Amino acid sequence: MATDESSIKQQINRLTDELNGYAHDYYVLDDPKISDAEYDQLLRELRELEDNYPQFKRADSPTERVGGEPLEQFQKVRHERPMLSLSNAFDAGELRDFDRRVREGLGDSPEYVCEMKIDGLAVTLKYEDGVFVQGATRGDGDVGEDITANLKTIRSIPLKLAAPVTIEVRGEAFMPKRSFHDLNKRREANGEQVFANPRNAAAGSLRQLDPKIAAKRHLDMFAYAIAATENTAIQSHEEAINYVSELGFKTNEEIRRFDNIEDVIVFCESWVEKRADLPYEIDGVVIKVNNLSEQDKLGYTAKSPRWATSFKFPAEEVITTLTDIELS
Ligand SMILES: NC(=O)c1cnc(OC2CCCC2)nc1N
Repeated sequence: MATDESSIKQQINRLTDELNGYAHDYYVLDDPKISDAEYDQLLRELRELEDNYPQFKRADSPTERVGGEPLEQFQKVRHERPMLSLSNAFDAGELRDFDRRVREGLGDSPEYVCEMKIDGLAVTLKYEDGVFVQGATRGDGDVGEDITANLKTIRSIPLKLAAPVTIEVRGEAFMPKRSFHDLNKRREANGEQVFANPRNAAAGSLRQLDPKIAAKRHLDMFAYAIAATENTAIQSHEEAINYVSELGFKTNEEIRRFDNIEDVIVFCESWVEKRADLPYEIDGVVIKVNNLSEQDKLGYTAKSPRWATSFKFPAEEVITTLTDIELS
């Protein structure tokens, strides 16, 4: 390879790594290191080099995020590990019932981890040797739809991991409240129907066959579980979350460990009010047994793990006047 070609390849690699680093700071760590203008300038430089030397463009290039042509349809994807649903608890008593069943099953009192129940869409992300190869919706838990092109437009989903590992990560794709508000304002101005809530808006965005539309919806994603990994050193849910964070995924910071259900109840009830201050919608708190071997010991019902449940918040106060009922 002529020296100028090898220096072009080095320049493309350097710019790709530099831009991916800045994107990680901005979208995953929420800690931007350069201005949008500086980022856009570097992106223009990279795009120009890639246009002239396509053979050196990398699979994880930021220019690869907004894919090609719209799809005709979504392909089906069978999940090797089913995407389970969470059981629900609607009050403190039901959380105590869950804790009693867990303690009976373990013959011991476990450590719990509590995390936000993001109100979005469950997705699964497959990486081979560290490269994002496929993303899919939950579907019916066994078969979902391949929405890889749309998921690539979510900036907090890494196209290449910090280590060349083969792993499948589960998470919740969602639309932040700010993006939801701005989108509905735009739709209203265009005389289009507005979305009822951020969850519907996220679902509608990920169901778009044209990735360019999905890219404009400013979706985000929190990783919350590992479906498959070669890393046998992980022994707890907390360690799993730290591991995927180190690999480059965005994880939710409101995660707490408790050694008793009464403290879990206080934590869950504290979020009924506090959730209004979060920049994304949550519809509850997810409670998981932290230790993975204890999870295995408890196992699963037909559709849900016995080692997890969700404390669901009371539905937002919707004052339905009599006339509404008569009209409906
Ligand atoms: N919406 C969420 O934020 C969320 C959903 N699911 C899970 O865990 C799965 C893994 C085991 C069964 C449920 N965790 C979450 N945080």
